[in-house]
Order: sequence, then C-alpha cells, then structure tokens
Amino acid sequence: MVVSCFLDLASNLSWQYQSQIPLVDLSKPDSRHIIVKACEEFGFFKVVNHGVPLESISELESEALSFFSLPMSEKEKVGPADPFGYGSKGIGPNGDVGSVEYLLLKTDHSFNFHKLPQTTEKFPSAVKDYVWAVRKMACEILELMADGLKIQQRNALSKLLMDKQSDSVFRLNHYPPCTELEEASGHGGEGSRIGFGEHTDPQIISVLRSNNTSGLQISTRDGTWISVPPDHTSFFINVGDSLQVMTNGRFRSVKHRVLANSSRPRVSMIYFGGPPLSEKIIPLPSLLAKGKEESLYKEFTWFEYKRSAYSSRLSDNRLELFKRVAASS
Ligand SMILES: C=C1C[C@]23C[C@@]1(O)CC[C@H]2[C@@]12CC[C@H](O)[C@@](C)(C(=O)O1)[C@H]2[C@@H]3C(=O)O
Ligand SMILES: O=C(O)CCC(=O)C(=O)O
Ligand SMILES: [Fe+2]
Repeated sequence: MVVSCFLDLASNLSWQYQSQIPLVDLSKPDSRHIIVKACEEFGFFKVVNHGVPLESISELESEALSFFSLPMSEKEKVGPADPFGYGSKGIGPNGDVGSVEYLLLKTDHSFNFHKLPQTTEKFPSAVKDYVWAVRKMACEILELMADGLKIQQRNALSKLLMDKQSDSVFRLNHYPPCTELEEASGHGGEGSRIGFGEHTDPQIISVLRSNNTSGLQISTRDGTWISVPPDHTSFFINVGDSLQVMTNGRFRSVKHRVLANSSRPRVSMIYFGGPPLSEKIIPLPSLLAKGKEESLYKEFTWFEYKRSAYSSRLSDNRLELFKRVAASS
C-alpha cells in the first residue's frame, strides 16, 4: 500500500515535469508535495485551477494596456519611480536598464491615480480587485507549503502577507515589441535584448501573470537558462530570497530574467508578497528543531534586507552578505 502510494506520487511527479516547468494543479489533493519538490529544485512553478476570476485578470490587463498607451507626458505625471510610480528603462536606483516601462505600486492603495486622465478611472479598482484575489491565492500556496514541510502552524508564512503592515508590492511591466529594424540588425537572438535583467526577488513569494508573449526565462541549478512558455490563463510562482532564508536554504530563490525579443508586446503583472518591515527573517523554528541544523544566515529584519537590496545592482547575489560564515572544525 505504502509502496503503491509512493509509486503513484513518483509517476505523477515525472508527468508534472514533462514540460520542464513544474505544474501545480491547486484542485488536486497532492499539490503540497509537488509544490515542495518544485521549490527545492527550481524555486519556480506554474499554477492552474487557481481560483482567481478571469474577469479580474482581463480587466486589469486592459486597464494596464490603456495606461501604457497614454502619451509619455501623461505617464510621466506619475513618475519617476522612486521606487514607486512610473518608470521607463531605468530599473531601481543603481543604474540598471532594460527594454521595459513599468508602474510600481504599494499594495496599500496609497498610490495617487488622480494625476492620470479620466480614461483610466477604472484602473485603481481593477488593481485593488486583482491584488486581493492574487494575495488570497498566494496565501493558499504558502499554507500548502507549510503543510508539505510539516509545519504545524499552517499560517506561519501566510500570516505575514495578511498582516496589515505587510510590505507587499505590485508591479505592471510593459515590454514594447522588437521592431523590424532591430530584428534585421541581428537583435532578437538569444540574450540580445534584455527586457529585465537577471535577478532574484527579495520578498517571500512572487505571483506572476503575463499575456501570451514569451520572454521569461529561469535559471536552473546548473546555470542553464530555460524559457517559460507563456500561458495567460495561469500563474507562475517565484520563491523569493526571504523564503529561502525562512526554509534555511531548503527552498531556493529562483534567478530569472526577461528577454524582450518578441515582435509582440509583453505585459506582465507581478504581486510581490513581503512581510512587515520589522519582521525578523529567520528559519522557521520547526525546520531547525529536529536535528543539529543551524541557521545558514545571520539574523536580520526585512527592513535591513530591503535597505541592503536597494543599494545593490539587479544581478547581485543579495543573500551572500547575510550568510553565516561556517565555523571551522
Ligand atoms: C536594482 C533594483 C531594482 C529592485 C531594487 C534593486 O536595487 C534590487 C532588487 C530589485 C527588485 C527585483 C524584484 C522586484 O521587481 C522589485 C520591485 C524588488 O522588490 O526588488 C525590484 C526593485 C525595483 O525595481 O525597485
Ligand atoms: O515581467 C516579467 O515577466 C518579470 C519581471 C520581474 O521579474 C520583476 O518585475 O521582478
Ligand atoms: Fe523578478
């Protein structure tokens, strides 16, 4: 009986990996095991049967497209991104650039949309509904992770996103299409036009959804880049640096990037679930309790990690600074 359950799970897992990207069906009872395996191996997986209403997704996509098609002078009224607001090409404060324009928002709805024209009047409520639904799904996934890791307190991770003080962020990215001229001049080849340079996300969990345009790639453990086939009806989950620390390195934060080589525009919407600023980012006690395992990381708060992240370049390994130096035996 035990053996047959194990075989069922194993054959199920190999099926899940056929497209290289782990696939999690949230309606299936075994999803917690697939989530844990995917977070250990890739720090990344695709989610179907997620329960986020399709109307709320398409409503936001159409509002985002209307925003990005406004004249530059209108978009600049809610810029520059410092870090919140509209930004074009420049990513973060330290000189990183990409073929992308974006709108970066706090999830507390404090962003001032009033400077935008009347045509965008439905934009704030579309963001609000979408963020609410996606946060709910992110919490469900974090609870399945806790189950899969056999952590007794199911909400040990999700409570951080539900906290009123949660420091979560929402980002809309627009990658303009590659022009015929660029394609003719040899652009469009592997790595030639960076939309968003390689990086890991600093938070706990990121929930990404894009239109049907390709571009997203993830790095595997051995450093190979694999392209993520786009699927506008699904979500993609990234393990962030904070979750890597909270699982004491058992889950890995995934390195990813976007190549903007397509002749069609790419629009993506990403919810970055973060803890309150004062939260200590330390391994979950039950993951350390069993054996002699010690934390691989120094103790720090989310505020300290974020401050350090914002003084780093996009591709820096930000966790390196927070690693404990192993005691020599
Ligand atoms: C270069 C940078 C942009 C970033 C802040 C940073 O200094 C390093 C982390 C970057 C990142 C990556 C994930 C998210 O897109 C983001 C909003 C975040 O929290 O960390 C961005 C930051 C940004 O664009 O402000
Ligand atoms: O736009 C995308 O598909 C990914 C962007 C990203 O990784 C980010 O905004 O952190
Ligand atoms: Fe990212």
